Amino acid sequence: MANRKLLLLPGDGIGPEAMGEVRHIIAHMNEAEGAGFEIDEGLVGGAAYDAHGESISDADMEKALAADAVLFGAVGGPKWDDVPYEQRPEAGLLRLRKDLALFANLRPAICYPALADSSSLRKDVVEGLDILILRELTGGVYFGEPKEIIDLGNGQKRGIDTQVYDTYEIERIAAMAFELARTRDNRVCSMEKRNVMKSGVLWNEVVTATHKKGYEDVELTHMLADAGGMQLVRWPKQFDVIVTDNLFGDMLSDVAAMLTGSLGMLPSASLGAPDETTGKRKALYEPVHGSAPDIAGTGAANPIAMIASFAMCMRYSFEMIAEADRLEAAIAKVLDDGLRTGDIMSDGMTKVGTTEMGAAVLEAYKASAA
Ligand SMILES: NC(=O)C1=CN([C@@H]2O[C@H](COP(=O)(O)OP(=O)(O)OC[C@H]3O[C@@H](n4cnc5c(N)ncnc54)[C@H](O)[C@@H]3O)[C@@H](O)[C@H]2O)C=CC1
Ligand SMILES: CC(C)CC(=O)C(=O)O
Ligand SMILES: [Mg+2]
Repeated sequence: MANRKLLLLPGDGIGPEAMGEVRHIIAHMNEAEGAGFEIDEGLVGGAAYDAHGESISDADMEKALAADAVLFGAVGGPKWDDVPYEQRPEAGLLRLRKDLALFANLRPAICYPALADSSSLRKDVVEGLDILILRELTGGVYFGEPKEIIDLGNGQKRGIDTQVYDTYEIERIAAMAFELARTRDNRVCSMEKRNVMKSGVLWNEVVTATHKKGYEDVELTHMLADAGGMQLVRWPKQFDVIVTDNLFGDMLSDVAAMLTGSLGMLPSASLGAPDETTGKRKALYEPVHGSAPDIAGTGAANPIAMIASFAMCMRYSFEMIAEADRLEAAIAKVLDDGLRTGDIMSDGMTKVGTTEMGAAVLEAYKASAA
């Protein structure tokens, strides 16, 4: 079986706890199914800062560049509130995204039938929900220059971030949105704020122009991003694929997370462009949630977002479609069986911690072997 090079970057807070459950699944797949995952490990975020004084070392960046895929936990926490801004834990994740050129962040929001009651929204609003938020990940205000705080010398300071997009950045994310839509319900809604932002005007123009270059079979609509947030909560099932920029995508996907019951449920895949010779994409898979310092160390974290991120990894990086389907079905099965971590707990269900949830998913995965 081909070696599949995976780099694990567990990070901080609940990151290592959730990653622990994926490790068990990988070990089982290697032993019982000959999956051939070759695991390497690295440090990122606060853990890397504590070890090397930087949020990711050059050596670990090299490992990430050499891997077929990176599995990332979460970074950050109050312990590192006072470290220099350039070395804050989140900078390690931003460097990974930029240096691996992971321009496309796929954030599916699927409401498992068993969780339709866990959302803060009415059951009929979320039941059967299956939408995909495609977030541009290497441009926009997270990376634009200048990005600084300047002293105005009159007792005032000025904080500056720059929202900037070039045509090619919008074209490639729009093309990916249309291609992904073709594998789903064939509809794309593009969100920006062209009413107040020049980058929004360009975004709208380029998405429209890209649509005309061979994607006219896909339905395209446009929505202002603030109205999009409102519509996501009002009637999310109107959407299929939402394509949007880095900042709006970050916010809208956290909103979408709550439609599914909890941030602890949402996986993501971050993909680069296909390599010109091998066709392979650089890729990093991570839960949408952060390091959850409020529950870190208590064993209460929901590992499903991390496990589902590994399922996306098998699907997009290794073409292990059957295994990805089985792992996602195993998640649905344990939820159907009534197992719940605290974040998705409801009346009459069985409350479990991180390790019990992870073990139950693994058992359900094993039981589904042909
Ligand atoms: N990709 C990453 O590594 C991200 C890191 N962060 C960082 O994480 C730290 C905490 O940020 P927050 O704004 O609190 O966001 P967060 O996502 O860590 O937590 C928000 C809320 O959701 C809950 N939650 C999140 N994931 C959960 C899970 N798997 N199971 C159960 N409950 C879960 C938390 O307990 C908390 O109440 C900050 O330092 C932030 O910068 C935030 C978002 C993404
Ligand atoms: C750099 C991250 C902490 C930003 C974020 O919230 C995310 O990507 O979800
Ligand atoms: Mg976020």
